[in-house]
Amino acid sequence: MKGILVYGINQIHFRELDLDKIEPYCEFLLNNDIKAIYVNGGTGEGPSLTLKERKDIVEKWIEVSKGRLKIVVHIGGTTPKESKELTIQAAKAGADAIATLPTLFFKPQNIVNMEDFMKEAKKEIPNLVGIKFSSKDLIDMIGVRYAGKFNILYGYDQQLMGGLIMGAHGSIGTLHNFMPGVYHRLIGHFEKGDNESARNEQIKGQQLCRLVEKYGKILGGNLAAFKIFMPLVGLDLGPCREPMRTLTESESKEFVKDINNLCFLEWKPAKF
Ligand SMILES: CC(=O)N[C@@H]([C@@H](O)[C@H](O)[C@H](O)CO)[C@@H](O)CC(=O)C(=O)O
Repeated sequence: MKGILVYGINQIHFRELDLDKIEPYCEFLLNNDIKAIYVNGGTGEGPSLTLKERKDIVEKWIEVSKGRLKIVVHIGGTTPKESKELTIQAAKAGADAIATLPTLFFKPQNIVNMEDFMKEAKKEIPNLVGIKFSSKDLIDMIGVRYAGKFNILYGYDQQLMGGLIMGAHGSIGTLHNFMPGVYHRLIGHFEKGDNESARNEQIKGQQLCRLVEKYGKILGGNLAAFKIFMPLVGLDLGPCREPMRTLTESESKEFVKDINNLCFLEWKPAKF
């Protein structure tokens, strides 16, 4: 898979699950040239949802995307039995792929790096096709690239350029939800060998992340901060799931100032 895959940020932010928000979200991604979505992702979405919510979300995405977006379903969690159930459901519902975090509590002690892991895992899982690589350790990542024919989606938006140079095929990230244009252009420039222009896009991701961290601290987590950018690009995905919260009126004013200082609204156009 090449290009951009969006880390779905809607679910955790529904105070109560609102499946009706998924259709406009899907159309929004398609309008912004996004080709795939990671549903119920690892760092917050999946683990915060009930089993039934996760299943309902998957079904809804498959129904509304009508084959126009690739759907990758995260099935990891704390209970292997539930992961199995989610895998079967994803397959039956027509998902394109599944992905999983390793077990969260009983961590394997003998895994040194992802290169070794992928080689070993491939022996056990013949249809293992790739990895979402969200570490800064690009030395390990290039090892994965040359360990086999694995598809690598790089998951550290702030240094996607580094990821691409070291062998990632595409990108998975949260920022792609509200600055797809920046990342489309970054990849486009990179593919043409124009590193200077690619860097000029990359710095925007880095600057944006500094704001995410600022508001993440205030709102109870980066996932809550990601949410507040969506109305700025024309898609309001509703209030956050507790204990995270959304902006107060005075915080909103400060946020608007920060956004204007960053020229975020000028970064919006999607097409390269
Ligand atoms: C740790 C984390 O949340 N990483 C994000 C990034 O997109 C991240 O939000 C971004 O680099 C800003 O820090 C994605 O890689 C998440 C993701 O795909 C996942 O956890 O499944």
